[in-house]
Amino acid sequence: MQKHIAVILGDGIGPEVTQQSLKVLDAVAEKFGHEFSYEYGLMGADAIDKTGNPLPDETLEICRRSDAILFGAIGHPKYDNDPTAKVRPEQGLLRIRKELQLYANIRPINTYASLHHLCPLKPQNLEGVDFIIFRELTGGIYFGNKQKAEDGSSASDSCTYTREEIERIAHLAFHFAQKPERRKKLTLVDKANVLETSRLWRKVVQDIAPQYPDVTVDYMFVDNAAMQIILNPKQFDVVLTENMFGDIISDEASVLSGSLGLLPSASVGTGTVLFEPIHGSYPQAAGKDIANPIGSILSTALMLEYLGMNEEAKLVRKAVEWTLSSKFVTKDIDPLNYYFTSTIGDLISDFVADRIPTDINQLNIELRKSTLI
Ligand SMILES: NC(=O)c1ccc[n+]([C@@H]2O[C@H](COP(=O)([O-])OP(=O)(O)OC[C@H]3O[C@@H](n4cnc5c(N)ncnc54)[C@H](O)[C@@H]3O)[C@@H](O)[C@H]2O)c1
Ligand SMILES: CC(C)[C@H](C(=O)O)[C@@H](O)C(=O)O
Ligand SMILES: [Mg+2]
Repeated sequence: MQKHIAVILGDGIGPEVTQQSLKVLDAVAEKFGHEFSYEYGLMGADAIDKTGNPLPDETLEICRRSDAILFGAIGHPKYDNDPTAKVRPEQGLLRIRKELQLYANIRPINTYASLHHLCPLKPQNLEGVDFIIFRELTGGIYFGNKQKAEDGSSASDSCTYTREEIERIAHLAFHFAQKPERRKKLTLVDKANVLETSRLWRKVVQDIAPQYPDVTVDYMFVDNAAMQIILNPKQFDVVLTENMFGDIISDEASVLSGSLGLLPSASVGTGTVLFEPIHGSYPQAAGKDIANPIGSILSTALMLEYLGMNEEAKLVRKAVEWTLSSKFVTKDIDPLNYYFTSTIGDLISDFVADRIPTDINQLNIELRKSTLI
């Protein structure tokens, strides 16, 4: 198969983690006889520095003519620490989501036996945790009217949802809950005891639920959900929620996996689909070759599935699991004995391309040791 991929490296650790995904894609191409071509687009602080615009039109054009989009991360401390900045890297990310109508961000939450010790929860509460968050991505408070008093004495962000915006992602989540491998349970996370928009979410979900009689629907207030994710994460199967709640509870849920650097996502809508790790640009690690590339690599596995390459995706996931269980891990997983980002990318792509020697002691890789955490 031939596929054309738009690549947006972005800022901070975005480029270094995405480079590992590209190595993995090249290994997949080698092993399965595919051809991937890449076209690079600018976004975020990098794009502001080079063009003055956090999302140049050219990037959108590149994305629209691609089969899929692979994105790293955006964000830079010089904007984070300047609340008065008018142009910000995050505007690029929000605009690409809106322009490409990427209305659902799908974030799977898995745990790995070899990483249970990283989570403050007891291992028995982590075994079998497997849920998926459907986060609405183009509406809500992120995109509502924003105002600031001229004298700086007050500000407001408004939260709006239309029935249609809720329906389209709710149908996606219900369909997903019906899949044979799912447990046919959908939990709507909202704040319907306070917010009018949340009451609309409940009403819409109640209205369409009868179309999915095999799916049990459960409603949970977001404050309780934040607690239940830690208390009893196994209860969740498919979680449906609005934009900001989904952003927050998915970072929280990454604690169950062991690191924010492990979590992938797919942003889907009406056109080209975008694949992105859920983490940000982690500026403290930029250029140090220490960030975990697995969130990006597992996003690439989701992309392969979306492109109809299921066997390929399965092999990438197997390679990831092999590195984790063999203790080939980055600093976030083991601060004392760790490997570089680029080494993990090499190992995962070598595994995919059958280049790992039977005796792993023959691997010529550098283990970093640190006495400092
Ligand atoms: N999708 C995106 O591009 C995206 C997402 C979140 C934040 N951001 C931006 O990123 C910048 C930094 O934000 P932040 O510090 O709140 O969030 P962040 O996700 O960049 O980092 C938070 C913490 O998570 C850990 N972490 C994140 N990614 C990791 C990885 N790959 N490997 C190992 N550890 C990892 C680190 O401990 C880090 O300090 C900001 O400018 C923010 O706006 C962008
Ligand atoms: C950077 C920011 C705009 C973004 C969001 O809040 O959606 C990020 O946190 C994410 O999860 O992709
Ligand atoms: Mg986020």
